Amino acid sequence: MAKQYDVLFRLLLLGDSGVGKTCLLCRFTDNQFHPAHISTIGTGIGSARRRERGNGEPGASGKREKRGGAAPGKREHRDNGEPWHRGNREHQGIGRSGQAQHRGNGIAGSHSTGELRKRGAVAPGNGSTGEPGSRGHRETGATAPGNREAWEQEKPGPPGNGGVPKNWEATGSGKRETEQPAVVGTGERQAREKRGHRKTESNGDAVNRVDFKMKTIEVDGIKVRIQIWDTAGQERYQTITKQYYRRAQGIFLVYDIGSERSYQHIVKWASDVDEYAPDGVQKILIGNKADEEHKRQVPKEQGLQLAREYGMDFYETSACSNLNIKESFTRLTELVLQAHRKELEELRGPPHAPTLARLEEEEQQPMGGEDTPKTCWC
Ligand SMILES: Nc1nc2c(ncn2[C@@H]2O[C@H](COP(=O)(O)OP(=O)(O)OP(=O)(O)O)[C@@H](O)[C@H]2O)c(=O)[nH]1
Repeated sequence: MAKQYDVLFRLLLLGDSGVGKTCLLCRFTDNQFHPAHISTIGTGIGSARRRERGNGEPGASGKREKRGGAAPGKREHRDNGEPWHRGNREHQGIGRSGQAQHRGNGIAGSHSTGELRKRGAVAPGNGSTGEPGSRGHRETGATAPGNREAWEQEKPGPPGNGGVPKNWEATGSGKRETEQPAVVGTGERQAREKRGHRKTESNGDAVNRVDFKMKTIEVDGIKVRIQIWDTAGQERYQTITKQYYRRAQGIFLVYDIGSERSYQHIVKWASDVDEYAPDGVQKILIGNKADEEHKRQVPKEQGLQLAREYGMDFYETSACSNLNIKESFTRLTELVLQAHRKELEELRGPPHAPTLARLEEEEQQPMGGEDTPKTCWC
């Protein structure tokens, strides 16, 4: 079977809660935008889905509401400051099947999360701003594990265990890909929950604070499979998400241009990255929600300045209007490729070096349990 990608590596999205990390990811992988803020709090094996009533701060009401629809690992907020939260949204509770029923006013965000998942509320726009970007790269598909099997195969294993993959992995035949874009970490249990069969609260499992999605893009003739991890921005989960830093080759530090606070916090996120991420991890600074110029608190120049101080590239993006999404993800991919050029050359290089084909063969060999990492060069 023809290989579908040459290398695989991991990117991580970091930043305060609500800056739009999940939306950036969904825009990049599925070209979708979800107007509701559903906080990332868990994925995989069990997850909490807690609808917040109040003004956007998690835990504002303290009430939990059973419902069948929130995306795995996300907590939905009603944030009164956001245009799509305005209006007369009325929740009717849970129907017999366990599915949440809403009576909304047609504004995006008032439909059930089943629909939320399927519908992109905003059509993709033209993202070009002339900022540094891609150079004719080709995307070869946006996929994510959509079932338990895929999840088990793709997940790198819990932090700190023996099955943690190393930073640079040989990739296989690509047979593990699914062609259906899906919300990451959606295992059988999540699917059942989605259909309203059951409802689980957070199991407190430290592993379940991060979601990921996969996408393959082609950069300089190399098919790169990117595993992009979306972390929970909420303070309470940061100890957990730090455990993921060390497995990342590239990191997006994201703030919201309409939130000075989220911008200030970049310093803290960057210092965490210095402390916990591997040396040589590539970083890009992202000022998201650039479509909301009227809410801007952080001038673009300020973002550029910070990026310069840290030696990072900088993009203002909008997951909503699809501004600089592909460009920024491609750029980080390029940076990671450049940083690992040596390993890459070995892969493609002299006859004595391991060839991709050989590595793929080796990969077929049983190496242990399900979470056993694939062949790595780092
Ligand atoms: N206008 C606008 N809104 C956005 C954009 N990106 C995200 N949002 C909105 O910002 C809110 C938060 O987005 P999320 O992607 O859930 O934020 P997050 O950073 O993943 O938050 P946590 O999961 O809590 O860490 C949602 O209501 C989104 O619709 C954007 O580019 N423009």
